[in-house]
Amino acid sequence: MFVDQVKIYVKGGDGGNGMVAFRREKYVPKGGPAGGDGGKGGDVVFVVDEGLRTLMDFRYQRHFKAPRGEHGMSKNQHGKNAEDLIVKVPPGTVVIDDETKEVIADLTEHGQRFVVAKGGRGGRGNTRFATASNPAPEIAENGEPGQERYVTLELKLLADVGLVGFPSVGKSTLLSVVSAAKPKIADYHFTTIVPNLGVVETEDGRSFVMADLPGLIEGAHQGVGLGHQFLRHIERTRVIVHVIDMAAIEGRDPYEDYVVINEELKQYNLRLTERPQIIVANKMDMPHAEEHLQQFKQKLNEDVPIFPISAVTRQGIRELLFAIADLLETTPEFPLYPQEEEAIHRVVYKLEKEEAPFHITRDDDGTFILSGEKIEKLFKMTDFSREESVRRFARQLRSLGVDDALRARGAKDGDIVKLLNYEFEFVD
Ligand SMILES: Nc1nc2c(ncn2[C@@H]2O[C@H](COP(=O)(O)OP(=O)(O)OP(=O)(O)O)[C@@H](O)[C@H]2O)c(=O)[nH]1
Ligand SMILES: [Mg+2]
Repeated sequence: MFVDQVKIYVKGGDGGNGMVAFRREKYVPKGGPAGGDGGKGGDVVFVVDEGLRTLMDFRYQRHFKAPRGEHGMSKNQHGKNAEDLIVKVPPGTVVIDDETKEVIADLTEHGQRFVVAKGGRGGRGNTRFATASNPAPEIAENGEPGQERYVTLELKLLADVGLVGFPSVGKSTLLSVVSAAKPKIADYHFTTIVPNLGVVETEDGRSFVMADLPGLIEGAHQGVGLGHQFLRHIERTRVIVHVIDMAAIEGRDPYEDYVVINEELKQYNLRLTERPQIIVANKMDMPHAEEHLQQFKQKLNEDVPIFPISAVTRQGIRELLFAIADLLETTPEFPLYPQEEEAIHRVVYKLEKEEAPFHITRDDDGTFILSGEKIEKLFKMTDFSREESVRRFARQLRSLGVDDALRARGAKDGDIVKLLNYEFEFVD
């Protein structure tokens, strides 16, 4: 089975906890603080490996958790940072944040790296909390939780050339005679249900990758038929080969076919129309094909090269392949979607800058529910077994404005406030 889209869960390692410890040396009866910081949690990192061709491996493993940092130790020893978790992906993998649906990475080059989930920083040990007024603090932070998220990986085939057209016009037949690929061929619609790739070599030694796509029909861009889920595969091709059944075996008008398919491509993504096209007039071995071709040429008032061929008798194939190779040489790579690149910046910006401080909602029984990334993180980094840590947490909430906000929502002394799985009593 051809896997080209998969949803996975990634989590960076949590930071190690900071330590509360004091120096115990001979002749120093009450030593100063000596609790070390925790180590950083590992990142989950995608690395492009050109040896991979599919997302098949992700069928079996869908959870990726990087290890946590080591806890801080006494004598001011810093816990060890955890190793990153390296996950190999094939070239052409697009990473989409499952929540925002934004493209966060477009991985094409061998060796390219992308941190998909950051590990948390280590919690600070008590040494770091010492001040003139509190030289021996009994306070340490827990490690910062690692970032976690669901992402969808999409593999867009890295083909140079895409074959498009109505069903049964002969796309798979063409691919099968110009490459070693063995796509299924039959005289019913949608014989091809997943894209096939083939490496084509011209007689003068040039080569390129050609993708045979499932047939498109009118309305494909709106999700009618099989076509649209595969349209995204041609977003990366540099040249589009538009295959037309010139024998008009099914009674359609070849020129109408041409117009309808182009309209589909345009509706799906305007930028597809920037790709140069080559028209393949197929099935020229059939009766009336020549006649249809002449009519087609008369109606066509664009400057698009037409190659009459027969995929079955192989007539015209050689010239077609030369023309495709020539066109590839003069066609630059298309910069991938400027709007998506912009989205990448937006998301990165969001991750770094924008942590909603908190939200307050109410349960049916009147309990106040506190939530929000920032406040939950502070909570997880608090060591509730130490009174000083708890007091610090209370101060942090106050400075974030949580107390005021609760009061404004009508909270009174003794009301229950919930955060994650814990309940607190509101004290005014
Ligand atoms: N006479 C003739 N028949 C052809 C030619 N090319 C393809 N065919 C026939 O047309 C039918 C459809 O061919 P396919 O290659 O499966 O068509 P397709 O465009 O891949 O179709 P879908 O995968 O359904 O979109 C088959 O019966 C082929 O044998 C040709 O040049 N001449
Ligand atoms: Mg086919």
